[in-house]
Amino acid sequence: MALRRALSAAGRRWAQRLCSAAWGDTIFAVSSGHGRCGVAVIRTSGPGSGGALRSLTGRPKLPPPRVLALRRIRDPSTAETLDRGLVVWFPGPRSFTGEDCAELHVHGGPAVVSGVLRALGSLPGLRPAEPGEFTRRAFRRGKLDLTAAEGLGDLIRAETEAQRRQALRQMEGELGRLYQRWSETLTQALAHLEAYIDFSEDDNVEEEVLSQVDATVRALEQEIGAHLQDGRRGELLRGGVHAVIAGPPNVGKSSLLNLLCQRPAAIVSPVAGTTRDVVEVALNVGGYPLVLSDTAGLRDATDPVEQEGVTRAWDRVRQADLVLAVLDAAAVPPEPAGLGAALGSLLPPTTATPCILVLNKADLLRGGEGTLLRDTCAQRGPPTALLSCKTGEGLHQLLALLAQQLARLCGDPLAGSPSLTQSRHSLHLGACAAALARLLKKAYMSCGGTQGDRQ
Ligand SMILES: Nc1nc2c(ncn2[C@@H]2O[C@H](COP(=O)(O)OP(=O)(O)OP(=O)(O)O)[C@@H](O)[C@H]2O)c(=O)[nH]1
Ligand SMILES: [K+]
Ligand SMILES: [Mg+2]
Repeated sequence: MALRRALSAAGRRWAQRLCSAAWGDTIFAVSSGHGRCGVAVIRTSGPGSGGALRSLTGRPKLPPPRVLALRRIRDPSTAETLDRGLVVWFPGPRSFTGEDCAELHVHGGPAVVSGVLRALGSLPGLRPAEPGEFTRRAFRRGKLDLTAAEGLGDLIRAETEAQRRQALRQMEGELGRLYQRWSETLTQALAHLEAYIDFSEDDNVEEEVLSQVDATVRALEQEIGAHLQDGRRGELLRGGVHAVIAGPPNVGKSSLLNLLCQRPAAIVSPVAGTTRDVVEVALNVGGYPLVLSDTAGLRDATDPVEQEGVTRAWDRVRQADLVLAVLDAAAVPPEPAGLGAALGSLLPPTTATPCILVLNKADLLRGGEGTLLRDTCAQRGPPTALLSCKTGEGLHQLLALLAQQLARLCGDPLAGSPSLTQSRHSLHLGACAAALARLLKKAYMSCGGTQGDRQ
């Protein structure tokens, strides 16, 4: 009898081992982030999850699936109680990773968390998860496609509302579904083409098939082209719009950076040429992410250190998604020629980068002078804000202009078809569009046309 029991226990252990060899080991990690907190969530995924939950709760029976249960959580080797918390059992495949999963919601003190992690690590077949391993397992089991996994990563990193909206949309599979539809359209076109090649002589497949394939591919090429030409809005929203504050020395560029981020991030002084290094801050303007850089005043500097600062400032202007061009309102000549010269010296003539003109030090102007100047500038140049960094006057108008520009650059993440958010997407879609263009060109040539005839 004892022998039979021992054999069956050994059999169970072997079965367990074979199982874990086939399905991989069981991983665990703190999912709620690190540091002291009220509640920490520790997750496991893999075939050993049920056993781990039994060992740590000291109960042979698992709680009903997907229902929170209050349990004493013990160290299985010493039976010492580590905490009292909530546990959840998610049997696969109805879990995040598709595998058996368990969650332990414990008090978030470092000693409790490390005690539970140590207890889990002492169980055979369990090991700490590598970064991103839960999501990788969900991907491998078909619970998420790659775009959804990227969306999940973006959602965790999202710092503004617009970023959250875009990430959520991608995580819920909208981008994946769009690409899936394209992939199916192409597979179908390929099947029709191959059927034509293989069977057209038997008269089973008609000539029209070819023109149908041509129309499908042409439409798809156009759709992908339009999707690619979205002004990088998805990528801008994901990574933040890079705006640079540029202008002549001493006009109040660093004062503007400090006013916008509400802290003395950059040194302000009456000495022209104070800023040399680029000072960067991340901001949330109207729900859109903005990475704002303060730069050295643009002038022909003689000091080599300042020269380097000016070179860096120009580099930033060339790379920027948006330029905040700052001028001293009291020093701008109001007549068109003078204004044109002031703006022309500030921005490279070829730049197509969106720009906002900031007329600073408005407090130094008299009466209606400022408004008149702003309106004249706005008529001739980019959108213009009249501001005093000293008094804060005009800040609301500048923020509204900024939010407008950001909304234009990033678009509404909920409107229209989902945006591509990574250079990986544009790279592969670009290759796909080029291949479709080659196919159309070849098809056309073989029909006796020339490339010039294709519109
Ligand atoms: N009256 C007035 N003075 C201002 C205003 N904004 C900035 N200043 C002053 O202008 C001077 C230059 O300000 P900064 O912010 O250092 O100017 P900057 O453009 O960064 O200067 P550089 O880094 O040297 O190119 C400082 O003395 C500020 O206090 C303003 O709105 N009104
Ligand atoms: K200065
Ligand atoms: Mg400065």
